[in-house]
Amino acid sequence: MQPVNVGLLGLGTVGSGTVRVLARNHDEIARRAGRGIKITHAAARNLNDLGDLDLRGVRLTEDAAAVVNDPEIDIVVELIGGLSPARELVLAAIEQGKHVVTANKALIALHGNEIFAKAQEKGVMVAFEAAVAGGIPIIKAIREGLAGNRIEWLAGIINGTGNFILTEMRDKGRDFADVLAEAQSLGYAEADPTFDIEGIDAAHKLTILASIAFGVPLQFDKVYTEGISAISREDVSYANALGYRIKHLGVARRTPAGIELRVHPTLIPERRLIANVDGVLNAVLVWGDAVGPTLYYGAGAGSDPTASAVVADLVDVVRAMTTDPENRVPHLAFQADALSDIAILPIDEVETAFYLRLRVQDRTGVMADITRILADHEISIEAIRQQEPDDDDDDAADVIMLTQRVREGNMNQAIERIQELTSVIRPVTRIRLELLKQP
Ligand SMILES: NC(=O)C1=CN([C@@H]2O[C@H](COP(=O)(O)OP(=O)(O)OC[C@H]3O[C@@H](n4cnc5c(N)ncnc54)[C@H](O)[C@@H]3O)[C@@H](O)[C@H]2O)C=CC1
Ligand SMILES: N[C@@H](CC=O)C(=O)O
Ligand code: NA
Repeated sequence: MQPVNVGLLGLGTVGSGTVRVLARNHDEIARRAGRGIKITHAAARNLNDLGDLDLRGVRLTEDAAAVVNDPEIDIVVELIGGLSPARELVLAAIEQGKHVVTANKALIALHGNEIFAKAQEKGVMVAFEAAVAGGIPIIKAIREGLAGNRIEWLAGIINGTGNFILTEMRDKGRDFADVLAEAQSLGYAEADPTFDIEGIDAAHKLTILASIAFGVPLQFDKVYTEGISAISREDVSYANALGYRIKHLGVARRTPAGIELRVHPTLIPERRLIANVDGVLNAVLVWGDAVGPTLYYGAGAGSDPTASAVVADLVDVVRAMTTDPENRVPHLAFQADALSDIAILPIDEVETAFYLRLRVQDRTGVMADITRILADHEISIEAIRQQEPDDDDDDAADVIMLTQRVREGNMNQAIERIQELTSVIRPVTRIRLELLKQP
């Protein structure tokens, strides 16, 4: 049988990995797919800067649209990133009846509803395993492996760059900027690294995970998003002393009132497996009503690991290209006409436990004032500690508190009042805390 012709858009970190993995494992891949998979055309902006990448037999161009429009191409692999021209190129490929594989989570999170509707109309597949947690086959696991479950919640470390930065800062005391530069040179970071640092990339991925877990449309604008830029060394060390690790988590949870969708730094008990996922590794914990907790772990970014997911999608697409479109796995796991309109909860309505750090004047009565305010807002204290501040301020103390679960709106009101106390001399630091143990 003739090989399937692939047009590759982008020859950067993921594109070059895809070329290498397809070449290295060509025979095994063909035995799995039932046909060879051949990159016949590729587009990139940097054709003079492709190093030693072996592109013999590949027609190269700087014009991505020419690849999409070439009648020889059966599958378009979009590894350019960003929204434009990626969206236009993907829609043009679909319009021409070509299947698409992409690693572009921003594109899927923001334009996936439009893209999948068009793909369904044209009877083509759009595969996006590499878009979430790099090489971990998390899309396949949730969409197919857990299809018998009602998924109650999931929580994941889903940005490799951010986890790499937090790990290096904690273990080696390295500077934020220095570790970020290394993550960029290793090809982990997004073209705009604020996407990694400010939680936007994780929010893109959480949008996709929530959609396939709960059968809701993609709703990126409803994700509450906080990044890692405000995490301080003091908080990391106080959290460690209390038996917790600070990780940047994406959390999606069903509640009777609606769905929680949030990404933010989170204290997790250090005994949890996911608390010990370090470096560029990602992990996603998914709780299904039948299966209970399941954990998926592996490289969340990088050239070959991400290419592993791109190539797996290519194999899936090749296997299913000749099947009736109605019988394929739905893009968002649930049939397109069976998506639900459950509300996404505003962050004020979300309940979590909290870690609080307060810099206070070291005098009697201060603690009584603070605990009274917390009690007024129905906030129960789980643990409390007083620490000498690192900066040798003799008249001040750091008070660290862990609270029980409370509505975020109550916590906001309490913090506002606490900050009005003259004895509280710096803004209160608050980090959410998740035990990650119950449905
Ligand atoms: N780097 C990683 O570890 C991961 C990246 N991704 C996603 O994969 C996609 C690609 O990321 P990287 O490979 O890291 O990016 P990159 O910046 O290393 O490569 C982008 C490639 O696209 C080409 N390009 C840019 N604009 C173009 C245009 N208009 N026409 C033709 N070619 C164009 C560039 O010349 C380059 O070859 C992004 O959507 C990213 O979010 C997903 C998972 C992991
Ligand atoms: N920039 C992303 C790349 C993979 O999705 C990350 O660091 O996780
Ligand atoms: Na993946």
